[in-house]
Amino acid sequence: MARMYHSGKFDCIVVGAGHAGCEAALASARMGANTLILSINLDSIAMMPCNPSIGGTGKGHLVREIDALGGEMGLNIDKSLVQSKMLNRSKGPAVHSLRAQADKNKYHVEMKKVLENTDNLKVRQAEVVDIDVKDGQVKGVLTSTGAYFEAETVVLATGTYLGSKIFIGDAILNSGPNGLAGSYDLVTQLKTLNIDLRRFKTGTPARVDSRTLNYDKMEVQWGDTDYEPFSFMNDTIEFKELPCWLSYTNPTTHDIIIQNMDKSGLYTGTIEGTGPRYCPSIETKIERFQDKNRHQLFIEPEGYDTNEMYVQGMSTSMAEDVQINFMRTIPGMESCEIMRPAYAIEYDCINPLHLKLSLEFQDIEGLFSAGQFNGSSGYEEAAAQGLIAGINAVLKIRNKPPFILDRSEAYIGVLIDDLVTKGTNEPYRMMTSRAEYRLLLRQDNADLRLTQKGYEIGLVTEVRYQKMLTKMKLIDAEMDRVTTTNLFLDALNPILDQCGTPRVNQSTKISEILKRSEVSYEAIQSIDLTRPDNLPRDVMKQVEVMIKYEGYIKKQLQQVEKYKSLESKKLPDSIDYSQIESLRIEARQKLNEIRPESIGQASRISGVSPADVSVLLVYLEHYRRRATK
Ligand SMILES: Cc1cc2nc3c(=O)[nH]c(=O)nc-3n(C[C@H](O)[C@H](O)[C@H](O)COP(=O)(O)OP(=O)(O)OC[C@H]3O[C@@H](n4cnc5c(N)ncnc54)[C@H](O)[C@@H]3O)c2cc1C
Ligand SMILES: NC(=O)c1ccc[n+]([C@@H]2O[C@H](COP(=O)([O-])OP(=O)(O)OC[C@H]3O[C@@H](n4cnc5c(N)ncnc54)[C@H](O)[C@@H]3O)[C@@H](O)[C@H]2O)c1
Repeated sequence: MARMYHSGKFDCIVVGAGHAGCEAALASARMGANTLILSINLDSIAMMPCNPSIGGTGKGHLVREIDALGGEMGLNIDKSLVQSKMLNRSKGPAVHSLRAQADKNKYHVEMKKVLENTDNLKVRQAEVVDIDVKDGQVKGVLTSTGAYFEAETVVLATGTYLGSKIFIGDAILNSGPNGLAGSYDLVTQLKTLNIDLRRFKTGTPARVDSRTLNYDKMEVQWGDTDYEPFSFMNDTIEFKELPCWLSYTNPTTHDIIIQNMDKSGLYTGTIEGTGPRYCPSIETKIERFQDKNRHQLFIEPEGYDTNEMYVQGMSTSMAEDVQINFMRTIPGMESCEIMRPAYAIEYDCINPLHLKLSLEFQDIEGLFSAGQFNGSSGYEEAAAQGLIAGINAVLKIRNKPPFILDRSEAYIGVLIDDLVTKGTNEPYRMMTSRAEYRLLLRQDNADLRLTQKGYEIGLVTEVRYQKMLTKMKLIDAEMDRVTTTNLFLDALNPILDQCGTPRVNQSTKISEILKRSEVSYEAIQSIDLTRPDNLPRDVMKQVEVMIKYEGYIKKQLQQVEKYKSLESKKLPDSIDYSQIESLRIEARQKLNEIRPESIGQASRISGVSPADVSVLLVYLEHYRRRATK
């Protein structure tokens, strides 16, 4: 044990500089709190240990929301992308999701630069080995080199490093991701604080040398040409696009994998942790989908300055020689050389049921947590929680109410409510299907939904806020124009013919015409003579969606009203549910464990029935009457 020395006092200390830690520390420092971020290795700040990409289905929504609230992920990927694509364009606007391929190293370098140049933020390399808690209140952290830092609040964001073990066939290594040091001493200390830890696992594919691939045998995949930036602050972005490549596994690949199942950590029972259902390893895919004779693989560049290529879809914990053998059965990869082998990683994380919606621990005041440590999976999920934990750590110090987004306001709200209310038995991944009000929570309107809120808590800059207000004004003016302006019959009908939609027999409002699914804003441009010059693309997009989906949007807004009425019925923290005898025993136990903050949250707990909710409503009414007497 190193000799301890006192090394300063901070309002907020963030442990870990992954995607969660970076957002937490930036939010805290930008809100004016004296902040310290500690990480085992500063060369791995905002490292992407798996996919070289940000966004994707559901995840793109999170990035846009983080950006709208004044977070960094969107700005950072806009500085470091090599390709961009809006996924699901052929489907409705609720599920359009932006996804960008990243230059991994640039992403890390740019984020490190931002951290180093943020006022009120100190960046320091250190492994935290203990969290000092006295009388249920966090007091500080201790590092392996003996530095003791006093703190008002601490955010834990240790990702996949805590108690981490790596599996490559029968090779089992005590290591963090990517050959980096793991964090082991902290596990023991967290257990002494009665923090409920569990084992989860995830995996990553091999990286292969681009010079050893034959791209003539693969399909090239380019991104969008009319790409959209992730950040609402950027109207355009410049970058040199790099291609991705598509290839497929085949029956020979599958045979090799099946013959060597006994050399996969996953199937030999050496891996105990639970893996992410929605990102299965190749051996799991082959076992689970036996009727499929091929699986798609995207070969993606890891950046401009490297030959490393990421083989998306090939995550595995098979032995290294087996990995080489089955990869060489893939068209275009016959001579491939591995630069980094695939591996599975097992790590400790918490049961998020013991957190409040603010991401503060229920039983330890001032201790917050975010990211993979909370049982989620994914860079974007981590960043979203980091942002909220950082904000709430500062609000806590200032004795202000926590910043909580509900399920009708943001995917971030859905993510945190799911983790904290329902818990998770596997690494949790965001998907659009998890959001009830997804037509309202689109990735394109995240700024309109959230920037005002970010401004009110002091995170959004004046420039960002004014940009959003200008956009809002333009949208209002354009809505006004299209609902009051006619398109003339003679000019209109030829356009309707071209769009393959029935003619009209009188001049018709622009909004009426835009309601038709076949007609786009672009299609009527030549006859829309009062359209303002240089009307921004995102303004047209908002107006078009609001008009085309007006009926559905109205319906979802009505559902939200109902939802909000249950959310607004707050449950006092002091209730001892074990004393409410009309609740079923399971409900009493669950309510005491999760301590929901509203009737709405209580109703989403598994094991709390509609009858239990009625009991709670009656109880709440009595409680209120007693309190007002
Ligand atoms: C092999 C692998 C495959 C994955 N696959 C994917 C994928 O395909 N796509 C995806 O989106 N996600 C994937 N993930 C998960 C993804 O990496 C995480 O979800 C994301 O990085 C989590 O961010 P985080 O900030 O919570 O933690 P991390 O990015 O893991 O960062 C944790 C930080 O905490 C620091 N730290 C840990 N312990 C201590 C300590 N005691 N003291 C000081 N600092 C400490 C570390 O140094 C690090 O900076 C994968 C992860 C791994 C390792
Ligand atoms: N590997 C793991 O163990 C692990 C662990 C944690 C999280 N994850 C998650 O898994 C996700 C990866 O899952 P995914 O397979 O759905 O991929 P994705 O989210 O990166 O991509 C989604 C879809 O985009 C398309 N796509 C992917 N790459 C493309 C490319 N280069 N060009 C064109 N289209 C492309 C594909 O249709 C793909 O299914 C990550 O976003 C991550 O959050 C994986």
